[in-house]
Amino acid sequence: MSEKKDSNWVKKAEDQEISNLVDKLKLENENAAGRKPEAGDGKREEDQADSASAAETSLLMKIIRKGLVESKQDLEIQRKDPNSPLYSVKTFEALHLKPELLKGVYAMGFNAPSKIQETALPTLLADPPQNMIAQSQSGTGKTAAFVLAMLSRVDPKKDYPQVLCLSPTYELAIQTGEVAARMAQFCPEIKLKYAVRGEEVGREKLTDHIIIGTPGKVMDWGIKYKVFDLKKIRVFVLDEADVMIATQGHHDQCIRIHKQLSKSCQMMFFSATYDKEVMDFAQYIVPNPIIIKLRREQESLDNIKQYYVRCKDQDEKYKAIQNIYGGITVGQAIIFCHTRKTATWLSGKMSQDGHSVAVLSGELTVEQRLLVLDRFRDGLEKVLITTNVLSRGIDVEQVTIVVNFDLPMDGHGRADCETYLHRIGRTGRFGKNGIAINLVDSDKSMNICKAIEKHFKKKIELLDADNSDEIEKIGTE
Ligand SMILES: Nc1ncnc2c1ncn2[C@@H]1O[C@H](COP(=O)(O)OP(=O)(O)OP(=O)(O)O)[C@@H](O)[C@H]1O
Repeated sequence: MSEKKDSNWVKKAEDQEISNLVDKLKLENENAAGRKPEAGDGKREEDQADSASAAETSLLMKIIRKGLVESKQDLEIQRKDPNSPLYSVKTFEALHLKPELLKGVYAMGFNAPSKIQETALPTLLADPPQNMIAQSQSGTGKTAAFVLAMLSRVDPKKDYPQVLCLSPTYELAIQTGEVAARMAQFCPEIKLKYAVRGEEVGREKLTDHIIIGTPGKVMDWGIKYKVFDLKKIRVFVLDEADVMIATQGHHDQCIRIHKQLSKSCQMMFFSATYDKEVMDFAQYIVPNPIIIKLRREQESLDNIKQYYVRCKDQDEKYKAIQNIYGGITVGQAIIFCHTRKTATWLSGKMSQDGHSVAVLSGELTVEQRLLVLDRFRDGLEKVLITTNVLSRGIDVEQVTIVVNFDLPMDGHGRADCETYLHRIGRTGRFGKNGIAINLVDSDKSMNICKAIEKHFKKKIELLDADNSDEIEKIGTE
């Protein structure tokens, strides 16, 4: 996995992409200029709406240069493989989206819908609206699926909140809002409001169409201050639905909000994981849902190679990280620790060794957390050391390695398989290759590793971190 090889390849894909797009835009502009739409000629009207101005062209070019479409060729190959979660046969056009939204989707560099988008969207957009509980692996495009559905359901002529999306963390709410803003870049009339810590409201009723927030703040605004009417919400999205249902605090707040919704409100629950009780409960509170569910062995992704390294103690774990860094080119890495104390210790050691490291843990303020994340996204730090706060949903596509410095455990010291899957899913985004490395330093952590392996029915290979040949091999596989 050499950075150089990657960047050459990206460059080639980029050049091809730019030239294809330019050809397409030229053709569209010529077509649009050469004829007037005739009444009733819906297709031509659509062509016109789709044709891009010079400013739009430059915007699209910028997006492409930023590398958002860098792995298209690879993705196209994967899409032809019916076993890939990205397999898709339909087009975004086939979803009959509003032309402005379709334009937004293409401007984001999305060529074709992923499997979850292709399967979920026709149902989510259909009339009468249907409820859905959906599961799809990490990084397969769930956010884009529900955001497209949210945007499609907004009626901008009505100036009150109609769509509500709940996320478990501040960072995730902001990330979802940013996806919505980019997708709706050609729909300036749609207004979005974040209901997260730091955002305040007055006494006036909100006039925004979409609210994306964390449960506590949404409860304050919707139930305590009544600045919007939960009864008027037409679409309710629960992102990371399993953790929202299973975690005590979130559960109570989500249920209180959910209870206020009208009977006709469309409900969309999304996550990469649902254990049985959570799925049962979800089905209990969502009336007549369409359910998209994965089999256990489908839950973990083949494009993320999983390894474990046997270590004696914390110092040996650190040595393993050093050896991995010495042996392969790491794009960006996320390292998960059980406690803030370990995270701080590890960050000190890595900084001393010259790595650019950031720590993100619950003790930071939300603004500080967002800043750390933004810097990491911009590549200013190559390593992000964190606790479970960041295990879910965060999308940084250049992360090539996830290290579990400590394996995830539940409150009883047992393997936390759901958290494991979400953590390793921070790499291998949308079909890219990723590596997950588990550092095992006791019989207890070995048992956790084995339990995870058994749960997902997917091999976690032993890696000898002292053997440079072995390490080099994982980087090229
Ligand atoms: N149709 C598409 N074509 C190309 N890229 C896409 C498409 N849909 C989504 N993506 C990209 O794939 C990446 C992962 O998508 P997203 O964050 O929606 O995954 P997710 O399933 O919500 O993951 P998680 O379970 O970790 O929350 C994002 O960078 C997104 O921009």
